Amino acid sequence: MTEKTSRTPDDGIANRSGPAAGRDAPVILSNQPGSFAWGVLAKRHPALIQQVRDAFPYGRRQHEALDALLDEITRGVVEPLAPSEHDHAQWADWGREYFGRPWFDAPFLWAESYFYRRLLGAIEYFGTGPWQGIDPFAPFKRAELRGAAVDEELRALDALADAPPDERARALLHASLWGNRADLGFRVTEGEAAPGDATGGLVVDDGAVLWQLLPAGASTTVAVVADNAGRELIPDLILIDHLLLHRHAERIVLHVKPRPYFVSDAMTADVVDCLRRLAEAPGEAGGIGGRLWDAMANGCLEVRAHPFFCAPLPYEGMPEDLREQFAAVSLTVLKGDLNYRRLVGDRMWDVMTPFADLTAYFPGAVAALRTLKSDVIVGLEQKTLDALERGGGAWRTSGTRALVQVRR
Ligand SMILES: O=P(O)(O)OC[C@H]1O[C@](O)(CO)[C@@H](O)[C@@H]1O
Repeated sequence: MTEKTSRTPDDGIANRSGPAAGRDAPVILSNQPGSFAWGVLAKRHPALIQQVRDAFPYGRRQHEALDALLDEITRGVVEPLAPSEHDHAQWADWGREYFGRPWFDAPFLWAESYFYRRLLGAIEYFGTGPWQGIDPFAPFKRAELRGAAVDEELRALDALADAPPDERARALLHASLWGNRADLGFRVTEGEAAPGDATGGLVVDDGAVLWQLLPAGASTTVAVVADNAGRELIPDLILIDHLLLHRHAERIVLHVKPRPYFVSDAMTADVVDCLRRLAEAPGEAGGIGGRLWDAMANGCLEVRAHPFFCAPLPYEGMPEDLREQFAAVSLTVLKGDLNYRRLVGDRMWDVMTPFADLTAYFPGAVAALRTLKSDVIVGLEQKTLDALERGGGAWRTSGTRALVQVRR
């Protein structure tokens, strides 16, 4: 089976955003039935509305708002936020070109981001009433964190405790990388991603360059831009502990989302839940949890939640204060598929476009750890591409392949 990807001729939207804007790479829209992006808007978002509706005893007003949102995203055109909303002006600016047009004609990245904003609005997350700040995805995140799979993953750490540091480092990097498959949004319609071969599934492996950028004993700060909570954040935190313990970094800044986003994206509350889960575990995991808890207290681990992490924009458009934060660290590690799309630009790039070219704008060295769950991919070698195409299947989107890409 060959994947159907969503392309668009340059219709005036295509070349206005993203790294290397102006190059001949169309922005991904969702208007080609059968494409991955179309499936997310046409099937995944409606299914998600149903899941959230079923998970909470919402009142009539919220049910009506969810009905209206469902109708709008499937049959209607993109409506702006009400003028009374706190971020009305911000979204009026970001959405100026898309309001009044079908959702499927807006850039895929923008449409997804705005969908999550509207979903939060419908369940009164931003209101002043009793539902203010109630994370609609919390039940799913909590169930995952409590699950037996996490117990098993934590127990496996005991076997790694006495491994040589290099071997342990590599195993923990891969656990963090493949942890990205555990993405609750991805599972709304896809089910559990087929198990990838946790080594052979790598389509690019710049792991050696990553470790060169993190020599033991360096008194540097590393930024980690988190993606999903639960089964992804746990191995991220374990990797962070390893970096601190073996002095690959003196300090880690962990960037999370300021509000619920893309179902399972991590917020501060999720970091707390994961730290507690680790700290309460027996064996090696408990030790790691205890060290991380202390690291929070002594400033070696700091959590930040910049609003830009929920913006519908590529990282090239990041605000100056965030740019300064990334410029001040020795390496920024970006986790996950959405961060990758924002890093290189959500476009149908020629897959052999160099990663370094598209990330040249980024303030400092940057590493992407990502399983492939959308059409965007760059930096492939011809022979890898040939092998992937020969293998058939939805290799771009199935979550069975992964990459580690680094730009010094
Ligand atoms: O959690 P991740 O790795 O950022 O993946 C989120 C991905 O989910 C989707 O929203 C739908 O699969 C992708 O478009 C997006 O890139």
